[in-house]
Amino acid sequence: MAEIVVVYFSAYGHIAKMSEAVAQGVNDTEGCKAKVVRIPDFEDESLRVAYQRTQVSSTKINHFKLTKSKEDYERNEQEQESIPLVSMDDLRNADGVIWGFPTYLGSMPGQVKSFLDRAGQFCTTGELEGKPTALFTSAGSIHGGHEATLLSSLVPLLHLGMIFIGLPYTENPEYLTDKAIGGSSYGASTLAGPDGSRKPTEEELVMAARLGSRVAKVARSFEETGFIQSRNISEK
Ligand SMILES: Cc1cc2nc3c(=O)[nH]c(=O)nc-3n(C[C@H](O)[C@H](O)[C@H](O)COP(=O)(O)O)c2cc1C
Repeated sequence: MAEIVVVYFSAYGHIAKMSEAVAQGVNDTEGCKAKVVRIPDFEDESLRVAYQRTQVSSTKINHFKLTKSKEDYERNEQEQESIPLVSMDDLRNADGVIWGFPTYLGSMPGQVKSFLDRAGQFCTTGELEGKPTALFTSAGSIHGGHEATLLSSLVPLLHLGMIFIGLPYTENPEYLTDKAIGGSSYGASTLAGPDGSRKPTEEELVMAARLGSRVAKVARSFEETGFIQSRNISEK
């Protein structure tokens, strides 16, 4: 049985919803099961973006239509309480890892970078090397940096020696469209909308599920062929 860990961070629930679809895609793949875990927000509330944004002047909030409130954030936190927090062992024991997080300033949120920096210990042990990996994101705007976030987030995963899995055209006709939806060759994505009120669409969720299934199939075939064990660093 190949276990795929879906690690996500979500302040307002869009990525949490996409995680469910990714996990479904994994679980629908024979011989594979998903474990969904989340990266917590910073413990220090003064570092939490959701609390700072309420202090921005109302003129600017209107201009950018960033109307998600501290209450929205706290409600979302409560809804995710049943999802366990990620541990280093989750990564260590996984046969594949799929990462989901919102786009912040065209790249990954600090919460995720901070976790990945701590996972940097695996660069020296090689424990994540050869594991298939993939990414999904959410952005406020169609032009807000979906692809930039996915592409730049690939860099630390390559440092960890993981094998990156994309979302190919032939399996995903949905993103060959003039509609404003997420999805690209680099991974799944959704639009939260400028005010965060848009929900992931059926097409976006289907692509997220296919991403889960694709990573699961690769992990299972690696497991069957003994690929990971055969390149175990201690045996070199
Ligand atoms: C600090 C911060 C920076 C953001 N930067 C961007 C951005 O560069 N581009 C964009 O389209 N949306 C941006 N957004 C909107 C988020 O992408 C949006 O809130 C997120 O996709 C919602 O996902 P979630 O519900 O899982 O938290 C930003 C939001 C925050 C809080």
